[in-house]
Amino acid sequence: MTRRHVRVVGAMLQNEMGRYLITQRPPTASLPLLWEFPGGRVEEGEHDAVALARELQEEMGVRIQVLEQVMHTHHEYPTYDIDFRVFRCRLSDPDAEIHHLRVHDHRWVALEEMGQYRFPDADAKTLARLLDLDH
Ligand SMILES: Nc1nc2c([nH]c(=O)n2[C@@H]2O[C@H](COP(=O)(O)OP(=O)(O)OP(=O)(O)O)[C@@H](O)[C@H]2O)c(=O)[nH]1
Repeated sequence: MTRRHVRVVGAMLQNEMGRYLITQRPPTASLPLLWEFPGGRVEEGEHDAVALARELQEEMGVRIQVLEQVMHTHHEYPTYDIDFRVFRCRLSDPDAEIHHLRVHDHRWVALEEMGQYRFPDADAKTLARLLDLDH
């Protein structure tokens, strides 16, 4: 069986209180109810920044500006592997309401609270990088 290779982009969005936006995967998705950096799969031929803006619009109805890439990692899940890039982003309207269109829930989380949430295995490096930023 050939393994699936999936290109994934995620957003690191910080609010004016210094908290980061994390979203919860739906109960019916793969990795159900885990928390993650909002984002998703990049479609064939699509640019990362375009894919990321599209995903946030589809998942939460918000517009973002995509800034620099802050992390790049590969992770092998049992049946597929991902090439995962995280970009620092900004909400185009900081007061925009976050809708749960394709996410189960969302939270703005302080770094010291991140440990209370369960993330997919592929996020370990991003979380380590974030906690490192704190020092
Ligand atoms: N958006 C996002 N996806 C992540 C993160 N960490 C991580 O392993 N992923 C994985 O990257 C893929 C993202 O695709 P997606 O969430 O758009 O997937 P989907 O609903 O189409 O996927 P599915 O068919 O696997 O349910 C998933 O397999 C997800 O588990 C993360 O922090 N953010």
